[in-house]
Amino acid sequence: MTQTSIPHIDLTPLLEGAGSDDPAHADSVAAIVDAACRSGFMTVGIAPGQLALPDDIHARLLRFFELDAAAKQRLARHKFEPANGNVYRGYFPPQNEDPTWKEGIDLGADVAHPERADAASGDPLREPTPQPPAASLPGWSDDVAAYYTAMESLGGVIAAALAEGLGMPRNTLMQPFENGNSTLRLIHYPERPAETLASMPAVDGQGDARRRMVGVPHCDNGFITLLWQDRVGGLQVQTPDGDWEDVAPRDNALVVNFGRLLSDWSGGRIQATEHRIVGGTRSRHSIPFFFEPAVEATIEAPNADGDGGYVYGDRLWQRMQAFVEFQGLERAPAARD
Ligand SMILES: O=C(O)CCC(=O)C(=O)O
Ligand SMILES: [Fe+2]
Repeated sequence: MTQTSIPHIDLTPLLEGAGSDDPAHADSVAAIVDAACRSGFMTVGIAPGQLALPDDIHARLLRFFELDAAAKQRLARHKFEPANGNVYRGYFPPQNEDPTWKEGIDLGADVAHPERADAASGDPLREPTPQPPAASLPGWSDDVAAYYTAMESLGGVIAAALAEGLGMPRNTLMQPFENGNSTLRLIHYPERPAETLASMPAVDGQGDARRRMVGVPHCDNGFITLLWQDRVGGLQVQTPDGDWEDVAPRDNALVVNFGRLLSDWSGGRIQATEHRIVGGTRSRHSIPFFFEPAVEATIEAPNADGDGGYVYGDRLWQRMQAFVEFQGLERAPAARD
């Protein structure tokens, strides 16, 4: 399959460039806006060292999956471990009954900014992230904090480029991210046992190369997703004519896509594009970072559903109910005056 609709954009002019007077800066901004408004997906090239992270940072984060099942289960969300109080953050085990047979952990802002958690509020969106004991994965929490912070800055660079390129007031887009509540998710799609594969229809490929759907089609809810995927591949994006196009893995790059709330914010100019994961016969890992505003941020969205504005956490919770991991959960939002 040839890749035609997902552009690759070098971010160097924005990460290291001379500023907005530099013609290369303007080119990158225009390319980002074009990608956001056409396909809703792009890959961005980031040279080693540009984010001040170790080259093996993704492998370091994925050490999480070396923990044994009992250690992971101790971090499980309430839905999967009723004795635990954490509802929004923490581990989710594979669920056999669903095509989305993956395990992972959702890590919140407190991994890098402890003051952003507020356990006393009773609001799941502000709960602290359960982490494994330091002795079981030495250095892991520091790596998580470093990666989280680097992705927050990268999200800010892309958001600023979008605001600039769309001619929208920079502060309208950037201010909600102060005190942001982004989610760093580590995902493992296990190799599936042959007996479960047998009952799953193949979406493409022949013989041993047949691929099944292991991540159901969806649009992301939030603002900007910064996704690292390993070399196995399997991420697909829906094209306007309804076909599915592979987003091929690339080294020194991240996949960037946009969520429904950003699409609302832009009055529908920015696309929140459907994507899915296919595979099943090989273990695969990915690390999305969902760059998101503060829970209490008011988002001005002139053309959004409803009254043209909303409180971010409220809208996020409402939209999350479509995802199997969150169905049936109650939210007790913090009291606001
Ligand atoms: O695993 C991937 O590559 C993408 C995961 C994804 O789309 C999501 O978690 O929203
Ligand atoms: Fe997604």
